[in-house]
Amino acid sequence: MDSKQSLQGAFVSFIERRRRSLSSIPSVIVIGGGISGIAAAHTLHNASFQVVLLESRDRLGGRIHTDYSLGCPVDMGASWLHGACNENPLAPLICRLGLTLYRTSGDDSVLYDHDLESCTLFDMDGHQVPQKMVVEVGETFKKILKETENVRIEHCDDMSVLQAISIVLDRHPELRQEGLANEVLQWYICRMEAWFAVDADMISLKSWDQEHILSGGHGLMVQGYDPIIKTLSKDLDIRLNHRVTNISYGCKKVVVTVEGGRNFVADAAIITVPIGILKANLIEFKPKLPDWKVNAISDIGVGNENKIALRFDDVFWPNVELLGIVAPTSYACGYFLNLHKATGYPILVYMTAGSSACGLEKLSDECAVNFVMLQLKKMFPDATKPVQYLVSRWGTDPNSLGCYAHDVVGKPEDSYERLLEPLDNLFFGGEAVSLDHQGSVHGAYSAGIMAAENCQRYILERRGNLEKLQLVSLRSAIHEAAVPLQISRM
Ligand SMILES: Cc1cc2nc3c(=O)[nH]c(=O)nc-3n(C[C@H](O)[C@H](O)[C@H](O)COP(=O)(O)OP(=O)(O)OC[C@H]3O[C@@H](n4cnc5c(N)ncnc54)[C@H](O)[C@@H]3O)c2cc1C
Repeated sequence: MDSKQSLQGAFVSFIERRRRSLSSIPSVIVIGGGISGIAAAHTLHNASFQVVLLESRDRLGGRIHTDYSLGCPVDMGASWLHGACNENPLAPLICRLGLTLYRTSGDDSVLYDHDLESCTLFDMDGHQVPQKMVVEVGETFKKILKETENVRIEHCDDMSVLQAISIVLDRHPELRQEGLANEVLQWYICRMEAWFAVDADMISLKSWDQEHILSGGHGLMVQGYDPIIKTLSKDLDIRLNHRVTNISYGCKKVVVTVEGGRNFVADAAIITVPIGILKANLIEFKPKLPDWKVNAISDIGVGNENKIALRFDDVFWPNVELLGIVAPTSYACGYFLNLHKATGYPILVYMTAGSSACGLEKLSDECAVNFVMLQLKKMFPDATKPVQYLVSRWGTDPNSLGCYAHDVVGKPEDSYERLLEPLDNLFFGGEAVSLDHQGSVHGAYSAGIMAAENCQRYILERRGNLEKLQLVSLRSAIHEAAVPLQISRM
Protein backbone atom coordinates (compact mmCIF):
# COMPACT_ATOMS: atom_id res chain seq x y z
CA MET A 1 0.00 0.00 0.00
CA ASP A 2 1.63 3.26 -1.05
CA SER A 3 1.39 6.47 0.99
CA LYS A 4 -1.33 7.86 -1.32
CA GLN A 5 -3.52 4.80 -0.64
CA SER A 6 -2.98 4.96 3.13
CA LEU A 7 -3.86 8.67 3.09
CA GLN A 8 -7.03 7.86 1.18
CA GLY A 9 -7.87 5.06 3.66
CA ALA A 10 -7.39 7.39 6.63
CA PHE A 11 -9.59 9.99 4.96
CA VAL A 12 -12.36 7.47 4.24
CA SER A 13 -12.35 6.24 7.84
CA PHE A 14 -12.35 9.87 9.10
CA ILE A 15 -15.42 10.58 6.95
CA GLU A 16 -17.10 7.39 8.17
CA ARG A 17 -16.40 8.28 11.84
CA ARG A 18 -17.70 11.77 11.27
CA ARG A 19 -20.78 10.44 9.47
CA ARG A 20 -21.52 8.11 12.40
CA SER A 21 -20.92 10.83 14.96
CA LEU A 22 -23.17 13.26 13.08
CA SER A 23 -25.90 10.68 12.65
CA SER A 24 -25.86 10.04 16.40
CA ILE A 25 -26.75 13.67 17.06
CA PRO A 26 -30.53 13.99 17.30
CA SER A 27 -31.89 16.09 14.46
CA VAL A 28 -35.12 18.04 14.12
CA ILE A 29 -36.67 20.05 11.30
CA VAL A 30 -38.78 23.00 12.42
CA ILE A 31 -41.33 24.20 9.88
CA GLY A 32 -42.28 27.87 10.16
CA GLY A 33 -40.21 30.82 11.34
CA GLY A 34 -42.76 32.65 13.48
CA ILE A 35 -42.27 33.06 17.23
CA SER A 36 -43.42 29.47 17.87
CA GLY A 37 -41.04 27.84 15.39
CA ILE A 38 -38.17 30.07 16.47
CA ALA A 39 -38.82 29.27 20.16
CA ALA A 40 -38.88 25.54 19.33
CA ALA A 41 -35.67 25.73 17.29
CA HIS A 42 -33.97 27.88 19.96
CA THR A 43 -34.88 25.37 22.70
CA LEU A 44 -33.57 22.38 20.73
CA HIS A 45 -30.45 24.22 19.59
CA ASN A 46 -29.66 25.02 23.23
CA ALA A 47 -30.04 21.31 24.00
CA SER A 48 -27.37 20.61 21.34
CA PHE A 49 -29.81 19.09 18.87
CA GLN A 50 -29.22 19.56 15.16
CA VAL A 51 -31.96 21.91 14.04
CA VAL A 52 -32.84 23.37 10.71
CA LEU A 53 -35.72 25.82 10.40
CA LEU A 54 -37.58 26.04 7.09
CA GLU A 55 -39.50 29.26 6.45
CA SER A 56 -41.55 30.01 3.35
CA ARG A 57 -41.22 33.80 3.45
CA ASP A 58 -38.10 35.84 2.82
CA ARG A 59 -38.23 37.06 6.41
CA LEU A 60 -38.67 35.65 9.90
CA GLY A 61 -41.39 36.53 12.39
CA GLY A 62 -44.55 35.35 10.61
CA ARG A 63 -47.52 37.14 12.15
CA ILE A 64 -45.04 39.28 14.02
CA HIS A 65 -43.91 41.84 11.49
CA THR A 66 -42.26 45.02 12.69
CA ASP A 67 -41.93 47.40 9.77
CA TYR A 68 -39.36 50.22 10.03
CA SER A 69 -40.10 52.02 6.76
CA LEU A 70 -42.23 54.74 8.42
CA GLY A 71 -39.18 55.87 10.40
CA CYS A 72 -40.00 53.98 13.60
CA PRO A 73 -41.01 50.44 14.49
CA VAL A 74 -44.64 49.74 13.49
CA ASP A 75 -46.05 46.28 14.17
CA MET A 76 -48.34 45.24 11.33
CA GLY A 77 -49.15 41.97 13.08
CA ALA A 78 -49.02 41.49 16.85
CA SER A 79 -48.25 44.65 18.80
CA TRP A 80 -49.51 44.09 22.37
CA LEU A 81 -48.21 41.90 25.13
CA HIS A 82 -51.49 40.58 26.53
CA GLY A 83 -50.79 40.21 30.22
CA ALA A 84 -48.04 42.66 31.16
CA CYS A 85 -46.95 40.72 34.24
CA ASN A 86 -44.04 38.59 35.44
CA GLU A 87 -46.04 35.39 34.85
CA ASN A 88 -46.07 36.11 31.14
CA PRO A 89 -43.61 33.61 29.59
CA LEU A 90 -42.12 36.43 27.50
CA ALA A 91 -41.50 38.69 30.50
CA PRO A 92 -37.93 37.49 31.27
CA LEU A 93 -36.85 38.08 27.66
CA ILE A 94 -38.53 41.47 27.46
CA CYS A 95 -36.83 42.47 30.70
CA ARG A 96 -33.43 41.20 29.58
CA LEU A 97 -33.68 43.17 26.32
CA GLY A 98 -34.86 46.25 28.18
CA LEU A 99 -37.88 46.62 25.92
CA THR A 100 -40.47 49.23 26.84
CA LEU A 101 -44.14 48.46 27.23
CA TYR A 102 -46.75 51.19 26.92
CA ARG A 103 -49.71 49.97 28.93
CA THR A 104 -53.03 50.87 27.32
CA SER A 105 -55.40 49.26 29.81
CA GLY A 106 -55.93 48.59 33.48
CA ASP A 107 -55.12 45.37 35.26
CA ASP A 108 -58.56 43.83 34.99
CA SER A 109 -59.07 44.50 31.31
CA VAL A 110 -60.10 41.31 29.58
CA LEU A 111 -61.67 42.04 26.23
CA TYR A 112 -60.40 45.50 25.54
CA ASP A 113 -56.81 46.45 25.16
CA HIS A 114 -57.79 50.04 25.95
CA ASP A 115 -59.40 51.79 28.89
CA LEU A 116 -62.50 53.81 28.17
CA GLU A 117 -60.85 57.00 29.40
CA SER A 118 -58.25 56.82 26.65
CA CYS A 119 -60.80 56.71 23.78
CA THR A 120 -62.41 59.59 21.99
CA LEU A 121 -65.40 58.64 19.87
CA PHE A 122 -67.01 60.57 17.01
CA ASP A 123 -70.24 60.06 15.11
CA MET A 124 -70.48 59.88 11.31
CA ASP A 125 -70.99 63.65 11.14
CA GLY A 126 -67.79 64.34 13.02
CA HIS A 127 -69.41 65.30 16.32
CA GLN A 128 -67.60 64.07 19.38
CA VAL A 129 -69.66 61.62 21.45
CA PRO A 130 -70.00 62.93 25.01
CA GLN A 131 -67.61 60.98 27.24
CA LYS A 132 -70.42 60.44 29.76
CA MET A 133 -72.36 58.52 27.10
CA VAL A 134 -69.27 56.47 26.16
CA VAL A 135 -68.85 55.41 29.79
CA GLU A 136 -72.57 54.78 30.41
CA VAL A 137 -73.04 52.66 27.30
CA GLY A 138 -69.84 50.79 28.23
CA GLU A 139 -71.44 49.93 31.58
CA THR A 140 -74.65 48.83 29.82
CA PHE A 141 -72.67 46.63 27.47
CA LYS A 142 -71.07 44.94 30.49
CA LYS A 143 -74.56 44.30 31.93
CA ILE A 144 -75.75 42.85 28.60
CA LEU A 145 -72.76 40.50 28.48
CA LYS A 146 -73.39 39.48 32.09
CA GLU A 147 -77.00 38.65 31.18
CA THR A 148 -75.81 36.44 28.31
CA GLU A 149 -74.45 34.11 31.02
CA ASN A 150 -78.05 33.21 31.89
CA VAL A 151 -78.78 32.51 28.24
CA ARG A 152 -75.77 30.21 28.18
CA ILE A 153 -76.97 28.34 31.26
CA GLU A 154 -80.45 27.90 29.78
CA HIS A 155 -79.30 26.53 26.43
CA CYS A 156 -77.41 23.25 26.11
CA ASP A 157 -76.43 24.03 22.54
CA ASP A 158 -73.97 26.76 21.79
CA MET A 159 -75.03 29.91 19.93
CA SER A 160 -73.37 33.10 18.79
CA VAL A 161 -72.78 36.03 21.14
CA LEU A 162 -74.85 38.18 18.77
CA GLN A 163 -77.82 35.84 19.09
CA ALA A 164 -77.48 35.84 22.88
CA ILE A 165 -77.31 39.65 22.94
CA SER A 166 -80.51 39.84 20.94
CA ILE A 167 -82.24 37.42 23.40
CA VAL A 168 -81.07 39.60 26.32
CA LEU A 169 -82.33 42.79 24.66
CA ASP A 170 -85.72 41.18 24.02
CA ARG A 171 -85.96 40.25 27.68
CA HIS A 172 -84.60 43.50 29.05
CA PRO A 173 -85.93 46.45 27.06
CA GLU A 174 -84.27 48.79 29.61
CA LEU A 175 -80.86 47.69 28.24
CA ARG A 176 -81.75 48.58 24.65
CA GLN A 177 -80.06 51.66 23.26
CA GLU A 178 -81.45 54.13 20.76
CA GLY A 179 -79.91 56.64 18.36
CA LEU A 180 -76.37 57.72 19.18
CA ALA A 181 -76.25 55.47 22.26
CA ASN A 182 -77.00 52.47 20.04
CA GLU A 183 -74.15 53.51 17.74
CA VAL A 184 -71.83 53.55 20.75
CA LEU A 185 -73.10 50.08 21.69
CA GLN A 186 -72.29 48.92 18.16
CA TRP A 187 -68.79 50.34 18.63
CA TYR A 188 -68.33 48.17 21.71
CA ILE A 189 -69.47 45.15 19.71
CA CYS A 190 -66.96 46.18 17.02
CA ARG A 191 -64.20 46.17 19.67
CA MET A 192 -65.28 42.72 20.85
CA GLU A 193 -65.17 41.52 17.24
CA ALA A 194 -61.63 42.89 17.01
CA TRP A 195 -60.54 40.74 19.95
CA PHE A 196 -61.80 37.54 18.31
CA ALA A 197 -61.14 38.78 14.75
CA VAL A 198 -64.57 37.59 13.58
CA ASP A 199 -68.06 39.11 13.43
CA ALA A 200 -70.22 38.79 16.54
CA ASP A 201 -72.45 36.22 14.81
CA MET A 202 -69.42 33.91 14.77
CA ILE A 203 -68.23 34.36 18.36
CA SER A 204 -69.12 31.35 20.52
CA LEU A 205 -71.29 32.14 23.54
CA LYS A 206 -69.98 29.04 25.28
CA SER A 207 -66.33 29.97 25.08
CA TRP A 208 -65.93 33.72 24.55
CA ASP A 209 -65.04 34.42 28.19
CA GLN A 210 -63.41 31.10 29.05
CA GLU A 211 -59.91 32.13 28.02
CA HIS A 212 -57.35 32.25 30.81
CA ILE A 213 -56.21 35.87 30.75
CA LEU A 214 -52.96 36.85 32.41
CA SER A 215 -53.07 39.80 34.78
CA GLY A 216 -51.36 43.13 34.15
CA GLY A 217 -53.50 44.44 31.31
CA HIS A 218 -52.25 45.00 27.78
CA GLY A 219 -48.89 46.58 26.97
CA LEU A 220 -47.95 47.91 23.56
CA MET A 221 -44.43 46.87 22.54
CA VAL A 222 -42.99 50.33 21.89
CA GLN A 223 -39.89 49.06 20.04
CA GLY A 224 -42.01 46.44 18.29
CA TYR A 225 -41.81 42.66 18.67
CA ASP A 226 -38.89 42.38 16.25
CA PRO A 227 -36.07 42.49 18.88
CA ILE A 228 -37.50 39.30 20.37
CA ILE A 229 -37.47 37.54 17.00
CA LYS A 230 -33.90 38.73 16.33
CA THR A 231 -32.66 37.58 19.73
CA LEU A 232 -34.24 34.14 19.67
CA SER A 233 -33.21 33.38 16.10
CA LYS A 234 -29.54 34.20 16.63
CA ASP A 235 -27.20 31.30 15.72
CA LEU A 236 -29.98 29.12 14.30
CA ASP A 237 -29.69 27.36 10.95
CA ILE A 238 -32.50 29.13 9.11
CA ARG A 239 -33.49 28.58 5.49
CA LEU A 240 -35.69 31.40 4.21
CA ASN A 241 -37.73 31.02 1.01
CA HIS A 242 -38.17 27.31 1.78
CA ARG A 243 -41.87 26.55 1.41
CA VAL A 244 -42.70 23.08 2.70
CA THR A 245 -45.00 21.12 0.41
CA ASN A 246 -44.79 17.51 1.71
CA ILE A 247 -44.10 15.86 5.03
CA SER A 248 -43.49 12.15 5.26
CA TYR A 249 -43.61 11.09 8.91
CA GLY A 250 -43.97 7.98 11.03
CA CYS A 251 -40.96 6.04 9.72
CA LYS A 252 -37.57 6.08 11.41
CA LYS A 253 -36.91 9.49 9.85
CA VAL A 254 -39.10 12.39 8.83
CA VAL A 255 -38.64 13.60 5.25
CA VAL A 256 -39.71 17.18 4.56
CA THR A 257 -39.89 18.37 0.97
CA VAL A 258 -39.80 22.02 -0.03
CA GLU A 259 -40.94 23.73 -3.21
CA GLY A 260 -38.46 22.82 -5.94
CA GLY A 261 -38.21 19.24 -4.64
CA ARG A 262 -35.36 19.39 -2.13
CA ASN A 263 -35.71 16.97 0.76
CA PHE A 264 -34.64 17.46 4.35
CA VAL A 265 -34.33 14.43 6.61
CA ALA A 266 -34.27 14.30 10.41
CA ASP A 267 -35.31 12.23 13.42
CA ALA A 268 -38.41 14.35 13.95
CA ALA A 269 -40.17 17.51 12.76
CA ILE A 270 -42.15 20.25 14.44
CA ILE A 271 -44.75 21.97 12.30
CA THR A 272 -45.73 25.49 13.37
CA VAL A 273 -47.42 26.84 10.23
CA PRO A 274 -50.60 28.88 10.84
CA ILE A 275 -53.94 27.10 11.28
CA GLY A 276 -55.10 28.83 8.07
CA ILE A 277 -52.41 26.95 6.12
CA LEU A 278 -53.41 23.61 7.66
CA LYS A 279 -57.08 24.28 6.92
CA ALA A 280 -56.27 25.02 3.29
CA ASN A 281 -54.45 21.67 2.90
CA LEU A 282 -51.40 23.35 1.43
CA ILE A 283 -49.08 20.70 2.82
CA GLU A 284 -49.40 17.05 1.84
CA PHE A 285 -48.84 14.55 4.63
CA LYS A 286 -47.73 10.97 4.10
CA PRO A 287 -49.39 8.96 5.56
CA LYS A 288 -52.52 11.12 5.41
CA LEU A 289 -53.44 12.80 8.68
CA PRO A 290 -55.87 10.65 10.69
CA ASP A 291 -59.51 11.73 10.75
CA TRP A 292 -59.37 12.97 14.35
CA LYS A 293 -56.54 15.35 13.40
CA VAL A 294 -58.27 16.51 10.21
CA ASN A 295 -61.44 17.15 12.24
CA ALA A 296 -59.50 19.14 14.83
CA ILE A 297 -58.10 21.34 12.07
CA SER A 298 -61.53 21.94 10.58
CA ASP A 299 -63.20 22.45 14.00
CA ILE A 300 -60.94 25.39 14.86
CA GLY A 301 -61.84 28.68 13.22
CA VAL A 302 -59.52 31.34 11.89
CA GLY A 303 -60.32 35.04 11.94
CA ASN A 304 -58.97 38.03 10.10
CA GLU A 305 -57.59 41.36 11.25
CA ASN A 306 -55.80 44.04 9.29
CA LYS A 307 -53.96 47.24 9.95
CA ILE A 308 -53.41 50.32 7.83
CA ALA A 309 -50.62 52.47 9.22
CA LEU A 310 -50.56 56.12 8.11
CA ARG A 311 -47.66 58.48 8.69
CA PHE A 312 -48.41 62.21 8.57
CA ASP A 313 -46.24 65.28 8.53
CA ASP A 314 -47.90 66.62 11.64
CA VAL A 315 -50.25 65.57 14.38
CA PHE A 316 -53.78 66.97 13.87
CA TRP A 317 -55.62 64.69 16.29
CA PRO A 318 -56.15 64.80 20.06
CA ASN A 319 -53.71 63.27 22.51
CA VAL A 320 -55.71 60.10 23.27
CA GLU A 321 -54.77 56.49 22.60
CA LEU A 322 -57.75 55.45 20.52
CA LEU A 323 -59.93 57.44 18.11
CA GLY A 324 -63.19 55.70 17.28
CA ILE A 325 -65.99 56.29 14.84
CA VAL A 326 -69.46 55.06 15.82
CA ALA A 327 -72.13 53.91 13.37
CA PRO A 328 -75.51 52.14 13.26
CA THR A 329 -73.81 48.73 12.72
CA SER A 330 -70.65 47.29 14.23
CA TYR A 331 -69.46 46.61 10.67
CA ALA A 332 -69.44 50.33 9.88
CA CYS A 333 -67.71 51.34 13.13
CA GLY A 334 -63.96 51.84 13.12
CA TYR A 335 -61.01 52.98 15.18
CA PHE A 336 -57.46 54.24 14.97
CA LEU A 337 -54.62 53.55 17.39
CA ASN A 338 -52.69 56.75 18.03
CA LEU A 339 -49.04 55.68 17.96
CA HIS A 340 -47.98 59.26 18.65
CA LYS A 341 -48.98 58.85 22.27
CA ALA A 342 -46.74 55.82 22.80
CA THR A 343 -43.87 56.56 20.41
CA GLY A 344 -43.87 60.28 19.64
CA TYR A 345 -44.18 59.65 15.88
CA PRO A 346 -47.11 61.15 13.92
CA ILE A 347 -48.62 57.79 13.03
CA LEU A 348 -52.19 56.48 13.19
CA VAL A 349 -52.98 52.80 12.73
CA TYR A 350 -56.47 51.90 11.50
CA MET A 351 -57.46 48.46 12.78
CA THR A 352 -60.24 46.36 11.35
CA ALA A 353 -61.38 42.77 11.94
CA GLY A 354 -63.78 40.09 10.72
CA SER A 355 -65.67 40.62 7.49
CA SER A 356 -64.65 44.27 7.24
CA ALA A 357 -60.98 43.18 7.36
CA CYS A 358 -61.69 40.69 4.55
CA GLY A 359 -63.53 43.39 2.57
CA LEU A 360 -60.58 45.73 2.83
CA GLU A 361 -58.30 43.10 1.28
CA LYS A 362 -60.37 43.24 -1.90
CA LEU A 363 -59.19 46.84 -2.41
CA SER A 364 -55.84 47.97 -3.76
CA ASP A 365 -53.54 49.56 -1.16
CA GLU A 366 -54.37 53.00 -2.52
CA CYS A 367 -58.15 52.41 -2.37
CA ALA A 368 -57.86 50.96 1.15
CA VAL A 369 -55.99 54.09 2.28
CA ASN A 370 -58.59 56.31 0.57
CA PHE A 371 -61.36 54.47 2.43
CA VAL A 372 -59.58 54.91 5.74
CA MET A 373 -58.91 58.58 5.02
CA LEU A 374 -62.65 59.10 4.43
CA GLN A 375 -63.24 57.70 7.93
CA LEU A 376 -60.58 59.96 9.37
CA LYS A 377 -61.94 63.02 7.56
CA LYS A 378 -65.34 62.40 9.15
CA MET A 379 -63.64 63.01 12.50
CA PHE A 380 -61.14 65.62 11.32
CA PRO A 381 -62.30 67.40 8.14
CA ASP A 382 -58.90 69.14 7.88
CA ALA A 383 -56.91 65.89 8.04
CA THR A 384 -53.86 66.13 5.79
CA LYS A 385 -52.84 63.42 3.31
CA PRO A 386 -50.54 60.74 4.75
CA VAL A 387 -46.98 60.98 3.51
CA GLN A 388 -46.46 57.22 3.80
CA TYR A 389 -48.62 54.20 4.48
CA LEU A 390 -48.54 50.42 5.06
CA VAL A 391 -51.39 47.97 4.46
CA SER A 392 -51.53 44.43 5.85
CA ARG A 393 -53.31 41.52 4.13
CA TRP A 394 -53.21 38.66 6.63
CA GLY A 395 -56.31 36.95 5.23
CA THR A 396 -55.05 36.48 1.68
CA ASP A 397 -51.31 36.25 2.43
CA PRO A 398 -50.50 32.66 1.33
CA ASN A 399 -48.20 32.34 4.36
CA SER A 400 -50.89 33.04 6.96
CA LEU A 401 -54.43 32.81 5.45
CA GLY A 402 -55.93 34.49 8.50
CA CYS A 403 -54.83 36.20 11.66
CA TYR A 404 -55.35 33.71 14.49
CA ALA A 405 -57.48 30.84 15.79
CA HIS A 406 -60.91 31.34 17.29
CA ASP A 407 -63.58 29.09 18.79
CA VAL A 408 -66.35 28.53 16.27
CA VAL A 409 -69.92 28.26 17.53
CA GLY A 410 -70.48 24.66 18.66
CA LYS A 411 -66.79 23.74 18.59
CA PRO A 412 -66.05 20.37 20.25
CA GLU A 413 -64.27 20.92 23.54
CA ASP A 414 -61.07 19.04 22.79
CA SER A 415 -60.16 20.52 19.37
CA TYR A 416 -57.02 22.26 20.60
CA GLU A 417 -55.86 19.15 22.46
CA ARG A 418 -56.30 17.09 19.30
CA LEU A 419 -54.43 19.64 17.21
CA LEU A 420 -51.56 19.53 19.69
CA GLU A 421 -51.34 15.71 19.81
CA PRO A 422 -48.16 14.49 18.04
CA LEU A 423 -48.21 11.86 15.30
CA ASP A 424 -45.19 9.63 15.94
CA ASN A 425 -42.22 11.82 15.09
CA LEU A 426 -44.29 14.78 13.89
CA PHE A 427 -45.01 17.43 16.54
CA PHE A 428 -47.37 20.40 16.37
CA GLY A 429 -46.61 23.93 17.53
CA GLY A 430 -48.01 27.40 16.76
CA GLU A 431 -50.50 29.69 18.45
CA ALA A 432 -53.47 27.44 17.67
CA VAL A 433 -52.11 24.55 19.75
CA SER A 434 -51.70 26.70 22.84
CA LEU A 435 -54.31 25.34 25.24
CA ASP A 436 -54.60 28.51 27.32
CA HIS A 437 -53.53 31.39 25.13
CA GLN A 438 -54.42 30.83 21.50
CA GLY A 439 -54.11 33.83 19.23
CA SER A 440 -51.33 35.43 21.23
CA VAL A 441 -47.59 35.81 20.91
CA HIS A 442 -46.89 34.43 24.37
CA GLY A 443 -49.20 31.47 23.66
CA ALA A 444 -47.38 30.71 20.41
CA TYR A 445 -44.01 31.07 22.17
CA SER A 446 -44.96 28.62 24.95
CA ALA A 447 -46.49 26.21 22.43
CA GLY A 448 -43.18 26.20 20.51
CA ILE A 449 -41.18 25.45 23.64
CA MET A 450 -43.61 22.71 24.67
CA ALA A 451 -43.44 21.09 21.22
CA ALA A 452 -39.63 21.19 21.41
CA GLU A 453 -39.58 19.60 24.86
CA ASN A 454 -42.00 16.86 23.82
CA CYS A 455 -39.98 16.24 20.67
CA GLN A 456 -36.73 16.13 22.65
CA ARG A 457 -38.19 13.62 25.13
CA TYR A 458 -39.55 11.47 22.29
CA ILE A 459 -36.21 11.28 20.48
CA LEU A 460 -34.21 10.60 23.61
CA GLU A 461 -36.61 7.91 24.76
CA ARG A 462 -36.54 6.29 21.35
CA ARG A 463 -32.77 6.26 21.36
CA GLY A 464 -32.56 4.77 24.83
CA ASN A 465 -30.38 6.03 27.60
CA LEU A 466 -29.84 9.78 27.51
CA GLU A 467 -26.36 9.45 29.06
CA LYS A 468 -25.15 7.35 26.16
CA LEU A 469 -25.84 10.18 23.76
CA GLN A 470 -22.91 12.35 22.95
CA LEU A 471 -24.66 15.67 22.52
CA VAL A 472 -22.13 18.01 21.05
CA SER A 473 -22.72 21.31 19.46
CA LEU A 474 -22.03 20.27 15.91
CA ARG A 475 -24.29 21.58 13.20
CA SER A 476 -25.07 20.31 9.72
CA ALA A 477 -26.14 16.78 10.63
CA ILE A 478 -29.43 17.39 8.85
CA HIS A 479 -28.56 16.55 5.32
CA GLU A 480 -30.36 17.28 2.15
CA ALA A 481 -31.23 13.79 1.01
CA ALA A 482 -31.29 14.69 -2.67
CA VAL A 483 -27.76 16.04 -2.53
CA PRO A 484 -25.12 13.46 -1.57
CA LEU A 485 -22.36 14.41 0.82
CA GLN A 486 -19.95 16.45 -1.28
CA ILE A 487 -16.29 15.47 -0.87
CA SER A 488 -13.91 17.70 -2.64
CA ARG A 489 -10.56 16.37 -3.96
CA MET A 490 -7.61 16.99 -1.76
C1 LIG B 1 -53.12 41.70 12.76
C2 LIG B 1 -52.73 40.85 13.94
C3 LIG B 1 -52.68 41.42 15.20
C4 LIG B 1 -52.31 40.64 16.29
N1 LIG B 1 -52.18 41.25 17.51
C5 LIG B 1 -51.66 40.56 18.54
C6 LIG B 1 -51.30 41.24 19.72
O1 LIG B 1 -51.41 42.45 19.83
N2 LIG B 1 -50.78 40.49 20.74
C7 LIG B 1 -50.62 39.14 20.64
O2 LIG B 1 -50.17 38.52 21.61
N3 LIG B 1 -50.91 38.48 19.50
C8 LIG B 1 -51.41 39.16 18.44
N4 LIG B 1 -51.63 38.53 17.26
C9 LIG B 1 -51.44 37.07 17.18
C10 LIG B 1 -49.97 36.69 17.06
O3 LIG B 1 -49.37 37.46 16.07
C11 LIG B 1 -49.86 35.22 16.71
O4 LIG B 1 -50.59 34.43 17.63
C12 LIG B 1 -48.41 34.70 16.72
O5 LIG B 1 -47.51 35.62 16.19
C13 LIG B 1 -48.38 33.39 15.93
O6 LIG B 1 -47.08 32.87 15.91
P1 LIG B 1 -46.82 31.45 15.24
O7 LIG B 1 -45.37 31.21 15.30
O8 LIG B 1 -47.75 30.45 15.81
O9 LIG B 1 -47.30 31.62 13.73
P2 LIG B 1 -46.64 32.54 12.55
O10 LIG B 1 -46.05 33.76 13.15
O11 LIG B 1 -47.67 32.73 11.52
O12 LIG B 1 -45.48 31.62 12.04
C14 LIG B 1 -45.72 30.57 11.13
C15 LIG B 1 -44.68 30.66 10.04
O13 LIG B 1 -44.89 29.59 9.12
C16 LIG B 1 -44.55 30.06 7.83
N5 LIG B 1 -45.14 29.17 6.85
C17 LIG B 1 -46.40 29.13 6.37
N6 LIG B 1 -46.53 28.15 5.47
C18 LIG B 1 -45.32 27.54 5.38
C19 LIG B 1 -44.81 26.45 4.62
N7 LIG B 1 -45.59 25.77 3.78
N8 LIG B 1 -43.51 26.11 4.75
C20 LIG B 1 -42.69 26.79 5.59
N9 LIG B 1 -43.12 27.82 6.33
C21 LIG B 1 -44.43 28.19 6.24
C22 LIG B 1 -45.10 31.46 7.81
O14 LIG B 1 -44.52 32.26 6.80
C23 LIG B 1 -44.77 31.95 9.22
O15 LIG B 1 -43.54 32.62 9.26
C24 LIG B 1 -51.99 39.28 16.13
C25 LIG B 1 -52.02 38.70 14.85
C26 LIG B 1 -52.37 39.48 13.76
C27 LIG B 1 -52.37 38.87 12.39
